[in-house]
Order: sequence, then structure tokens, then C-alpha cells
Amino acid sequence: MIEVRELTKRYGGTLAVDRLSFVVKPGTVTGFLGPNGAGKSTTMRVLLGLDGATSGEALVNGGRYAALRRPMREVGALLDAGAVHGGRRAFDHLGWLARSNGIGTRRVAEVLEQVGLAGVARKRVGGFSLGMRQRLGIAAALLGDPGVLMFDEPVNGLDPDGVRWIRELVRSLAAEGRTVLVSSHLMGEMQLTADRLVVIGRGRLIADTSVRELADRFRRGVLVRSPRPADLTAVLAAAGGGVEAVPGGALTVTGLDVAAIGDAAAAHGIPLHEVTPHSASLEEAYMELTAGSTEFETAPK
Ligand SMILES: Nc1ncnc2c1ncn2[C@@H]1O[C@H](COP(=O)(O)OP(=O)(O)OP(=O)(O)O)[C@@H](O)[C@H]1O
Repeated sequence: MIEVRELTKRYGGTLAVDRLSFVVKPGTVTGFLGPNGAGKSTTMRVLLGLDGATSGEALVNGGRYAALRRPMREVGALLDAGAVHGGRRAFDHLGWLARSNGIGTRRVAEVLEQVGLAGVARKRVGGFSLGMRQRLGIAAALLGDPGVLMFDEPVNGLDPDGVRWIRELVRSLAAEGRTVLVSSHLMGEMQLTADRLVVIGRGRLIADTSVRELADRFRRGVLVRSPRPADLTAVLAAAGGGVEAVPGGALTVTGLDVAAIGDAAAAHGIPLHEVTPHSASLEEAYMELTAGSTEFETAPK
């Protein structure tokens, strides 16, 4: 479990995180979304004790990171995959981490296998591709078999195979009952990976929602086509719907779902040629939510 309560973090004059509160529960993948500079990495750094909070709290399993007795066994994180010394061999890097945290080296072989790096365990990290470094970073996060995992922009720069692999891994970690927080600035990616979304902008909470609730919130009505649009308009309006004609002869109906529209039309013998619920894409929803909180606004054309 991750709990962030009224967290504020200032760097000099920069307010990176501004009274942010959210909870990440076990068994779910929570996407941590926000434009560049929104405060995602800062929040994760505070959760991991790499930076102190200016005020408020960031707790892992009910305590501050510094107070965890065996931190690697409670929380694993991938922050910056480039951070490993290039001269080290993959096995030695993890072996050193394991030893300094009281974890047996048998676990090193296990996590290397799990992330698909068993074949290059004795190779120097300097020759690793970005995707391999990312996998090594994830192996390090998994080393202590922790119940809480945080991945900061794990798919950045990966090829489609790497992206799919991370998506499946993250989902399987949550399915095992772990608490998983994954940051991204891309809604498209989170839509495929996350159950819940915590959206922030300029350090503040914008939305804390399930993916489904967000899609529902941005539902734009139902597109309906009929050879008798005028009759259908009257019938749907009488049933309490809002009806608007759209170019091309179709109608957009709000306030009635697909079943209610079908039933009303059937009761009056009006044929329907199309009934399509229309939602804004989650990408559009995200753009709307974060409009005004991006670090660099695009100049109007
Ligand atoms: N060590 C630091 N010193 C000064 N300012 C910082 C520091 N770290 C972050 N900031 C500032 O805090 C704000 C939040 O940055 P942060 O890296 O947390 O955002 P982010 O959401 O992770 O963005 P990105 O996707 O670009 O990594 C930014 O304005 C950033 O410039």
C-alpha cells in the first residue's frame, strides 16, 4: 500500500508537488500520469526516501521509507535505468545489491531469469541496450520480492516488444497481489496497463479515478441514425433525451442509453439504422484534464 497525504515538495522557488494526496492499493496497477514536470518523479523520490518532503507524508506500507526495516523486501523501484556502472557485469551488480541487503545470491539468478537476462548475466552492462538496462533495473526492483513496486516511465524509449513485455510484467505483478505504481506521460500506454489512474499537473491532483470511470465521464452521447429522424427526435425528446441533429442526417442523443433509445424507437415502430455510443478517447480526456497544466504551452497558431 502506498499513501501520499498532503505532500508538498519545494525546490527553492519551484513548487514541484503541491498538497498531493492519493492512495495506491494492492492488487491493482495504478497509472501515475501527468505532463512533463508535473511532479511524478519527485513524488516517487520522496516515497523512496531519496528526497525529503517539505510537508505532508509519503508512506509505504504505513511507514516512511527511512523507517522500513528491510526496505528492499518491502518496496522495489525503477527510477533511472541508466544509473548502473557500465563496467559491472549484470550478475555482479545484482549480487552486490543482494548481499548488501541480506538477500541470497540464488535470488539473483531467479530475477535474471524472470526478466529474460539469464543469457547475458556475465556480460558487462556497458554493452547493454536501453531495453536490457531497463530489464536489469526491473530485476533489481524485484530482488527483494517486495509487495510494493514503483516504475518511473518504464516504457520510455523501448521497442514494441519491450513495451509489451513491461505491460505484461506489470499486470502479472499486480495479479499476484502487489501494489504497483507506474508513471507515464502517455495516456495511450496507461489505458492498456492500468486499472486506476492518478492524474497530476503542476504538482496537484487532477483526477483519481478508474480507467472505466474516466471513459464514462467523457462519454459524449449516442449517435443514432434512422430514416425517420423527425419522428425519432420527438419520441426521444418525450422520453427525456437531449437530441441534436448532426451533419449527414444522424442524431446525437444524450441522457438516454442505447437500450432506452432502442426501446423508445421500437415502441413507436421507428426503424434504427445505427446506434453507436460515442466516447471521447481517453487521450482526449487526458488532454482536457491537463489543459493548462503543461510546463510548456504550445503557442496558439
Ligand atoms: N532536484 C531538483 N531541483 C530543482 N527543481 C527540481 C528538481 N527535481 C525536480 N525539479 C522540478 O520540479 C518539477 C517536477 O519535476 P518532476 O521531475 O517531478 O516531474 P515529472 O512529472 O516526473 O516530469 P517528467 O515526466 O518530465 O520527468 C519540475 O518543474 C522540475 O523542474
